[in-house]
Amino acid sequence: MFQLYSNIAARGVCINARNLFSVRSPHAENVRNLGTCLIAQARKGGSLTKEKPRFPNRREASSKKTLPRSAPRTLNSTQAPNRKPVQSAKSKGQTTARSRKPPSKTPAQRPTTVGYKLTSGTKGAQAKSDVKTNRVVATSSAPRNSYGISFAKLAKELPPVPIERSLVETFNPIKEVSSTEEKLLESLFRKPAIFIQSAVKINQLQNTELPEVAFIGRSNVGKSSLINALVNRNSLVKTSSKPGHTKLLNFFRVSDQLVLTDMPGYGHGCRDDWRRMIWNYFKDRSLLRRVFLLVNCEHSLKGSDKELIGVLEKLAVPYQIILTKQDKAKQVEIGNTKRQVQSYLIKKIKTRSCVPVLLSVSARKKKGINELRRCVLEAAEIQL
Ligand SMILES: Nc1nc2c(ncn2[C@@H]2O[C@H](COP(=O)(O)OP(=O)(O)OP(=O)(O)O)[C@@H](O)[C@H]2O)c(=O)[nH]1
Ligand SMILES: [Mg+2]
Repeated sequence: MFQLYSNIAARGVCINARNLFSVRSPHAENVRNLGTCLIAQARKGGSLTKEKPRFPNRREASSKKTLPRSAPRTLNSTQAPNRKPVQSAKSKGQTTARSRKPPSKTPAQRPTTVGYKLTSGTKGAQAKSDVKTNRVVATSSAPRNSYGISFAKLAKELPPVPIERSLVETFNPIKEVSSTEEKLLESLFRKPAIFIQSAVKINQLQNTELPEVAFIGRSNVGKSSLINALVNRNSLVKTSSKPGHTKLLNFFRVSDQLVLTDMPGYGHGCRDDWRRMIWNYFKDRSLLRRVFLLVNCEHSLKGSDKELIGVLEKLAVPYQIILTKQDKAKQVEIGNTKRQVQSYLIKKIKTRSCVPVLLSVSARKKKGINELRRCVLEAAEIQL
């Protein structure tokens, strides 16, 4: 009977140990040692708890290339996490193994073996292209926030671009759209708007030779809905109540005169490769005339919006802030957000690149759309 139990135990341990081997976790080396020890114990038929498994000591561990600490070192400089070197426990005055543990991260942030593989071997977003439709379909295999590249970090890669424009001192009042202007604007934007392409990389972009304006903002702020409202269509651009729906750069041609770019959102759930794609587009796209930075009326400027403003200022890309979803906010709330945004831009960052007209719009109720159309045409230098 004892023999039977020990055989069953040995098999169970073998299977579990084999499963453990297949896990390519950062602690695979330790797990492998533990597994080998358990199998040996089980095969002998002895107690599984008698002999302690031997873990490599710190010196051995650091000399082994399979251990996690050496893994980030294999990344190239642009993908490196830019983490601070790990402080030794001694210098911190802590000696226990537990104290050396890095702070716990959310599952999305935790580096996985997939994360290592992708970041060390693949650049840019993961995507496959559909030849027939010219659409690029994003795949979800890339890790989220693999190493937390922020716009601020990307901005450090580049020396500041000299900006000749003078400091913005005050924001301009919004001019009413006259009825004749309204008709002209509506007729121009009613002409067929068509999807041109989706892209991940700047070198995949077609040279349309048309002026381009881009729409960016945090996930779910209403970028895609606003493009639909501008071109008077309901489903030219796909929208969703789930944040992170737009994953690629999507280009739409309007009345053969200009191109609108729908961009992926940043903020919560934004992936590093998206940030790099956004950054590269702003840095290298010469057809880009203005970036419309969308901010939710109710939330005002968040940290990630401020980071992006820093990037646009540094790259000297003209941008204009648009407050969205005005139908959801009270007038007082909209007024407060406007004041906060204006004072941040004028006093705090002393903007030069910001176009000093602060619109609030509602894609759902079609409010402020003609004013925005006028700004788009002005940016593209198109006369009515
Ligand atoms: N109340 C209201 N809801 C809006 C408005 N604009 C968009 N929405 C809603 O907000 C949600 C997100 O809209 P999207 O246009 O997909 O937002 P997005 O910024 O493109 O989002 P991502 O592509 O995920 O970054 C959808 O459920 C829209 O219906 C608006 O003006 N008012
Ligand atoms: Mg979208």
